[in-house]
Amino acid sequence: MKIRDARVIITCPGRNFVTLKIETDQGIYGIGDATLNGRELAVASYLTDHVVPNLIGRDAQRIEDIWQFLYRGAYWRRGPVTMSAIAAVDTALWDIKAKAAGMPLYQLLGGRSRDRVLVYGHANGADIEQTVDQVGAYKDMGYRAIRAQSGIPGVKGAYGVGKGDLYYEPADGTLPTETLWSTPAYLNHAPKLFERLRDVYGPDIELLHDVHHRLTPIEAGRLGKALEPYRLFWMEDSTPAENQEAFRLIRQHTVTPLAVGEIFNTIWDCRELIQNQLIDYIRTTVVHAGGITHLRRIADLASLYQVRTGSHGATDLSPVCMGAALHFDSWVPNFGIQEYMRHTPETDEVFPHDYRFEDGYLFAGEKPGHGVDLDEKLAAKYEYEPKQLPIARLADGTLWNW
Ligand SMILES: O=C(O)C(=O)C[C@H](O)[C@H](O)CO
Repeated sequence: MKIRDARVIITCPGRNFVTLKIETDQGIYGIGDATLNGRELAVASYLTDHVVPNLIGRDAQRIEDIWQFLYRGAYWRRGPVTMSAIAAVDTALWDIKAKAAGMPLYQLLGGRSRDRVLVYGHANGADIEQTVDQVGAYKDMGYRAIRAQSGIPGVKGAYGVGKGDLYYEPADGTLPTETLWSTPAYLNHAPKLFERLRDVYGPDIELLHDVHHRLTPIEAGRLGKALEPYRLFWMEDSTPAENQEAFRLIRQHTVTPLAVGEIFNTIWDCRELIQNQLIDYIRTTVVHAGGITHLRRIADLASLYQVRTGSHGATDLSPVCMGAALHFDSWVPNFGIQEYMRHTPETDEVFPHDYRFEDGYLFAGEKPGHGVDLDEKLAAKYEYEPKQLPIARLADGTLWNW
């Protein structure tokens, strides 16, 4: 089965998505997500200018060899642009292989390890009471696990504060919006949010929190310790993880479970964290970490150290990524949780899919492939809109981690 054509399709049904469509000479096609929020066109060009010409005429069934060709063969390895492009090819090829076999993708991976996939949703509020209400709204929708973020008094645009609707989207300006950050104000505020949430909702609901890389290791240790009475499912991205060794310091100070990895691209970004058991959940995704082929390697390494998966699933990952992720989650033995930020109805219409949400779980569908398609005619109606993620500065003007 030869690759006859491959094309990049960019669409913006409320937000930008980049999709690779690979067609074979046997009429079977596959699609893969290549969206990199705020840097979409870099991946589109990498694919169109450098990857696609190398795909034409290749055997679509040789997924591993094509992965190695794109990774090793390029000489320049790793990085979000390269790995998102490789992921798109890999996801599309797994889609094709599963369609050719007439099976849902999870079957090719080894079959189901579970019937349903536990997901967590996002409750964001301008202040603690609004977040409490939002958590209630998510509970009412059936969620069993909820990430909670709240605005901080005196800190304009603190991370995770949406515009009051279900479809939180941080990329909001053609140039980056400037937000303010204050670590002392945050460290005073965050434990109060979770104290209140446990008071209102009791001990059973799973609560998660995203620090979004804002703290130093010792500050993260302090926060983890302060949150211990409220039994979080995890504390995420508490410090930037370029320095993997930093997590050893956090671990020495807290038993709050740690999650990291949504911006990682390869196994090398998480190797030390996993092998030294410095984290509990690895957040690498299909789209940003080299596709199913590479994500599987990361999960297998993690399983040796009782680290579980908790893949990124924000709205900037398209339904194509979500569909593939759900097949992966249905199979992966060391599954932990899947993030699920809902897409808008416009997005869902452009990407028809067979996964569904019920009672706090997502269910991968039974269609051959990963179960997600792209309505190209509809996609063409939504033109690309340049948007970037915000930045954060301290009160004195210092650029901080966003
Ligand atoms: O989903 C999360 O945990 C995020 O942190 C979402 C990110 O801000 C978003 O994906 C950036 O593009």
